[in-house]
Amino acid sequence: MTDPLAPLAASPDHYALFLDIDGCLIDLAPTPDGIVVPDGLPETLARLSGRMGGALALVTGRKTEWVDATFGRAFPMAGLHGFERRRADGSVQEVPVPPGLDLARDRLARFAHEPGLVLEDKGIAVAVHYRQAPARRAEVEQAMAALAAEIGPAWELQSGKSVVELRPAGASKGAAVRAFLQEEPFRGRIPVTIGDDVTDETMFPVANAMGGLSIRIADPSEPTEARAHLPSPAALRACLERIAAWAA
Ligand SMILES: O=P(O)(O)OC[C@H]1O[C@H](O[C@H]2O[C@H](CO)[C@@H](O)[C@H](O)[C@H]2O)[C@H](O)[C@@H](O)[C@@H]1O
Ligand SMILES: [Mg+2]
Repeated sequence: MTDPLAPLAASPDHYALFLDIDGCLIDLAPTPDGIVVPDGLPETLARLSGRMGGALALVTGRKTEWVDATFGRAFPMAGLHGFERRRADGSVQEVPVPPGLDLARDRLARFAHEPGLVLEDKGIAVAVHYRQAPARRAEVEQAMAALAAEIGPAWELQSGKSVVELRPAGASKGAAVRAFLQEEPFRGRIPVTIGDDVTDETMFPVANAMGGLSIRIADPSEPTEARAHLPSPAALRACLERIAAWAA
């Protein structure tokens, strides 16, 4: 298999790396809390970040606190699909939360009691997962669409892998990557964006437009703006470990 990260491995000082988490760095699990962080992954990312002058950020649908606790480190990151952003210097981009969250929580707490559904409360976003009840997909999509219509245009739906989420409107992973690229230590570097899902599709054109690398962890037959593929999170981790090890 050709290594799509070979250019980064050859010149880590020239690149900025933006990594999705679920389904990309980490294998998918039946529930949001069921994931397993492979031994050594946070250390590999830290070594790689060091080799890249700190120009490595996590860009995820998860909330920042969850990522910090799960990885045991505070990487630069964009959480909640770009809504939260912590810069490399540790400062946080504050964004006002629109009204309506209590209403959404109240409605979904009752709805997600249905067997097989999992409610994930992310503080300023709420998600309903149906991975364990795939037959309920249409029901979940309808309930979330009705809630989005009720709560108003300051909120929007984000679909993902066996999940529908209600989150504040206006943010995207692509916008978060563009914002990082205005700042040290990302500024002036060539972006590398890696993800596995629809929400990551907003990052890929940013990299493509700047002569960077866009990589989707997926079957290559799936439609995507990404220009390269890797078959699995394990394959990505192996590439990252190789690059990080060269720094040792
Ligand atoms: O942007 P990401 O880092 O990929 O996060 C996307 C969502 O990931 C999580 O849900 C997904 O992974 C779960 C654990 O493997 C899986 O059970 C679920 O079906 C997936 O949709 C997370 O729970 C969400 O909050 C993220 O938005
Ligand atoms: Mg993902």
